[in-house]
Amino acid sequence: MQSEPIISVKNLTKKFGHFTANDALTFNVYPGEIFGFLGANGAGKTTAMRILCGLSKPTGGDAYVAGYSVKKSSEAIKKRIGYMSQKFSLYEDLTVEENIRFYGGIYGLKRKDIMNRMEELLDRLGIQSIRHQIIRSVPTGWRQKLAFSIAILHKPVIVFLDEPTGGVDPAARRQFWELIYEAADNGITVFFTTHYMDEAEYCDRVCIMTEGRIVALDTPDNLIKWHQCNTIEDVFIKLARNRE
Ligand SMILES: Nc1ncnc2c1ncn2[C@@H]1O[C@H](COP(=O)(O)OP(=O)(O)OP(=O)(O)O)[C@@H](O)[C@H]1O
Repeated sequence: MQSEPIISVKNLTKKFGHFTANDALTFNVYPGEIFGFLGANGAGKTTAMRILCGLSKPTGGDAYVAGYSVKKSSEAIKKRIGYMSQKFSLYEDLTVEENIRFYGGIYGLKRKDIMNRMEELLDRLGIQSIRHQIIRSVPTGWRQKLAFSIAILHKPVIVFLDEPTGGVDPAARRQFWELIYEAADNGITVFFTTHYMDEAEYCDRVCIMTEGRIVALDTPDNLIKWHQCNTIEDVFIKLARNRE
């Protein structure tokens, strides 16, 4: 039997004036899943993710994240999730260590827990030697891994990643995916948006959006099989053509 969803989205709609950015989205995400949200620029991915993070309210429908309604309990949601934006959300003028301590404080962790988790994080990423370096001088690939590790410092049940792999080279992206798998193995649900079609194939399930609507949602293998394609990129192109 399938477990209870950790994210349950029902007819979620977001309008900006007369423009519909999210049109009656309905889907579930299950605990420990790596769930990819795929779509071209402007498809409505960030808009939906911001609502699921409790940062914006829907204009219709509702969604439950870790059991809490995005309409009624956004503060409870914020405490239970991690979030990493395209810009990695780190303070450029602070050192690696200062960023970890700062976010630990924001998450409400006790000083002792922050110190323990910081040492654990620096060891795991192998970056003890750059702990006093300011972020601006840290290479992008390291910054990205650090930002992700900080986003899960408080052990959230879900981590939301908004195009986290933009602007980094393929080797760094591969290392980053190892961190994502490790988090999922530890029971953290991973919800992320991407433009990179090859990354979609690393997900447990992929949701493809076009113009604010869900046009496909399944495992990468099933999507490829049912659409008689060789890759997710081919599926995406086929679905986009069908709408023209
Ligand atoms: N605050 C806003 N006011 C008006 N329109 C908005 C607002 N935020 C987003 N939009 C519009 O909603 C649509 C969806 O935007 P969104 O950022 O969710 O797309 P996306 O799929 O995340 O694209 P990208 O990959 O470029 O980030 C776009 O046409 C955008 O211009």
